Amino acid sequence: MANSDPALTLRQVTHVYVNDKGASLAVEDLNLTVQRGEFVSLVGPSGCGKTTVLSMLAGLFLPTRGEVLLNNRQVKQPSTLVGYMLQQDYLFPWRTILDNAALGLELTGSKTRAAVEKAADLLAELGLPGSGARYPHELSGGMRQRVALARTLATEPEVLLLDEPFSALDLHIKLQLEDLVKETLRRLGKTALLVTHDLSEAVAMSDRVIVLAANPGRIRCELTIPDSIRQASPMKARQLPEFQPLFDQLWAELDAAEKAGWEGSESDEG
Ligand SMILES: Nc1ncnc2c1ncn2[C@@H]1O[C@H](COP(=O)(O)OP(=O)(O)OP(=O)(O)O)[C@@H](O)[C@H]1O
Repeated sequence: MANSDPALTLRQVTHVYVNDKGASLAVEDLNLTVQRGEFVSLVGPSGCGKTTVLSMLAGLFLPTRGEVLLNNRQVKQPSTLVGYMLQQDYLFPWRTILDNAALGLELTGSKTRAAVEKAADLLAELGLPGSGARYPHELSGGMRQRVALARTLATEPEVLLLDEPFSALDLHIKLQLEDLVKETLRRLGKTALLVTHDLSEAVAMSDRVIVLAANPGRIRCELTIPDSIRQASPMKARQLPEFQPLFDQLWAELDAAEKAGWEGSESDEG
């Protein structure tokens, strides 16, 4: 049955970047399945291929070898089924908040009156009621990221690719936004893949955390988050007794992944 298909699949994915300086093996033999409605985080040392993975899932380029699948179909180009949220909000300063939130609708040719009303409803649901006529410079960083989230959700993607969307925010705002994003994506039944350097964010938000190692990028291990943490808001999850041991385990894996990466790069040089 089509509905039981995984949302995302990486099957023996290898990617080599080729440019005028030569070829560089970014990721090798990655296998990953993300079920519909699942929230999965990718963590790993710098250069382990997190952005490369998101870019292939977004259809920006094809893997050199292997398959990248969305709903069991090969990803060959960007699709409205996939939404992207980045560290920077990329709001246009000359457009109102509502026009920014409706930008994706405009670009995909689906800016109907009903769709724009839905974008306004989304802004209200995300804590920005009545702000549609304001401009980005009138909003705080956290509010601007809420607009970016509304813009991403307005086109009704099935899958959200979240590339460090909270990393530029102050801690307090970041925690509030983590709560909002986890609750909203769960309520809407979205599938999410989050790239983050913040291990506590990965544990607090995810159903599973995948640890990558570098040189070349590969999957080192995966951590399944227990129900008690999954069902709590990220802020409350951090206070549960089972949180710290998971954080410590992830820290140790990342430490080992970094050391393994150094060994990989030394053997490349040798
Ligand atoms: N356009 C490119 N051309 C050549 N090599 C690239 C290119 N983009 C990335 N790489 C290389 O591919 C590897 C994976 O890079 P990628 O940006 O995916 O890692 P990352 O895990 O997202 O890193 P970071 O955490 O620092 O953002 C790195 O070795 C990087 O130098």
